Amino acid sequence: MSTMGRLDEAVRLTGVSAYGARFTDLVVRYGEVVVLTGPNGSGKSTVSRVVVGELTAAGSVDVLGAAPVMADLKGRIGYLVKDLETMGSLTSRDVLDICAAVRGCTTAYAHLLADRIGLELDRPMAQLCRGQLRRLGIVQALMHEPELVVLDDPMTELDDEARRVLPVLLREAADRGAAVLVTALAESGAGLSADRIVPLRRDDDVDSRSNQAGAEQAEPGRGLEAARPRVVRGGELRDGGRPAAIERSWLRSRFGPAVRRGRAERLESVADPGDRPGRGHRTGPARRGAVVAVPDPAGHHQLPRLGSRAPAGRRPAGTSAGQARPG
Ligand SMILES: Nc1ncnc2c1ncn2[C@@H]1O[C@H](COP(=O)(O)OP(=O)(O)OP(=O)(O)O)[C@@H](O)[C@H]1O
Repeated sequence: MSTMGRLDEAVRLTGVSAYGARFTDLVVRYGEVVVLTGPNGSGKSTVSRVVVGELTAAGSVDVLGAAPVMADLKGRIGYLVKDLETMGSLTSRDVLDICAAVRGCTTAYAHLLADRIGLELDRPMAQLCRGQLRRLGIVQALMHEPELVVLDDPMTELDDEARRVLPVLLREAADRGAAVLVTALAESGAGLSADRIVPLRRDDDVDSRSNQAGAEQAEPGRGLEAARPRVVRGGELRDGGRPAAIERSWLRSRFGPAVRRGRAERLESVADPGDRPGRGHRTGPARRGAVVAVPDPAGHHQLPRLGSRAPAGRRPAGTSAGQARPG
């Protein structure tokens, strides 16, 4: 059962258990950076997945005033999964275009973040090293200035320079009013300038019968990361599926129920290079099945703004999600 948390709390987990273990209760307030630390296998990813609604668990879970799986929280949460799947032919720029279109924001802040953290924008994902993929995951999680940022193990695979930049970006998100939850092994967590560090404990003696309803994958299309997509590696389809179907599946898995048939089809339009003057990248017949966001003739994305925003007063005046920031 879910009980409503206090107004200053973005996340409240109480008595949450999954996989036969009960985890430390957790509160994350707006405007703070909380780092959840613990050794391998302590449950950092499990707790992150519960928070974003990817995993249902026994216990009380309040996220942004709702049970995450039941609410369409897309657009209100920015989430970095630990193992980011790649879409071989898409570049980081393509992915950020898609994210911007689906979330109804511009890419201006995303590109600024990319520059600051050192993300290569124009390489196919299949060619990105793991540190670059991690950067892409971080940028897509922050670019729409969500109310809640959940980054699962972002420090792993980052080099020293990116490790210096990341805490600054997280602090900026919190100063803007976001609640920020980051998981890390204890040693890397120390570098994240947390307001609070919460050591994660798990009690493995939980009666497994009480967990039968918990620790299930969220129903496809309902949670943020509900449906695990089939994976494209190196530009090849691992299971031989059709590219468009796989990419639609990927879109749905990333953006949840908001990406319905009509919207996904618009995203899957194959643009002629002549349609997109001034863009340094393109998709076309040579990249069959690639997913692009298609702007209208005025250059505005047609997709509706999705998700609600942080309550008024949590953002500094003059800023809103998706607005470009001064350099
Ligand atoms: N799909 C699953 N099925 C059953 N048990 C699982 C599953 N996923 C995780 N677990 C259990 O939950 C425990 C916590 O895993 P989790 O990945 O959340 O830990 P972690 O702290 O993120 O680890 P790491 O630091 O290695 O990433 C695992 O040891 C495992 O026992």
